[in-house]
Amino acid sequence: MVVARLREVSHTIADRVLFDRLSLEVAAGESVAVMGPSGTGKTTLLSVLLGLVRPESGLVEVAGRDLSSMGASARARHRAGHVGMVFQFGELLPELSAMENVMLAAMLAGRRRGPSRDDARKLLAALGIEDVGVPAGAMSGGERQRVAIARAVINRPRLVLADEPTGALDAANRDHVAELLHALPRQWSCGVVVVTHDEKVAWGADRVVTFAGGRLAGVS
Ligand SMILES: Nc1ncnc2c1ncn2[C@@H]1O[C@H](COP(=O)(O)OP(=O)(O)OP(=O)(O)O)[C@@H](O)[C@H]1O
Repeated sequence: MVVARLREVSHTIADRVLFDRLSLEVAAGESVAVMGPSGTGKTTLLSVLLGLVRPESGLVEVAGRDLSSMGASARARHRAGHVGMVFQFGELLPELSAMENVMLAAMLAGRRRGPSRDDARKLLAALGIEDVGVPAGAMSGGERQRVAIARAVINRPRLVLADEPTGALDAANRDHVAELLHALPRQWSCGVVVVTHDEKVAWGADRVVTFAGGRLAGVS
């Protein structure tokens, strides 16, 4: 089952052709690493999949819905329910605990507090976060990224996106976080797209694609 489909997507930013009939399909159960030089459009690609950037032309389908046919609030609801996102620095709310950060994502997706709390606790424990009451701001970079992964999957998304998720970590934490991300498709039957400059992170993915002339080409 395809969970994200970009077909013939073209987009120009500030007179620069960023995407030129770019196509990509991501299936449930696979992780895809996106690589390419700085400024080629990797983060913009994630913004398109999030429904935050509307490309000039082409089809963008996420979790079975054509994003171009949806208004902003419908896209936001769809995103909250079906897409999880992991950023470079965790981007958690620092005053909130690990548990509260994860719960917030569940509440924003309209889920009930009780069952979400149980889910969040199990998920955090599985990711090695036992003390769920610690404020995110007091956690290490590696711990924050593991909480960010829990937050990204709490609503059982079809698609998880990660933008340089290991860019701020040391080698041991990088390897651990990359392993956890690449394991998500098997655990949750979702698709994962990881933007990374780090070949070691990319190698763990099922597939690597790289930007070339506004399109994505497979790397073997
Ligand atoms: N809102 C915007 N307004 C103007 N230019 C933008 C905007 N968003 C992105 N760009 C430009 O589009 C290009 C692609 O940006 P993007 O962040 O997607 O690249 P990237 O491949 O993720 O780069 P990096 O690897 O450095 O993070 C860059 O030249 C950037 O300056």
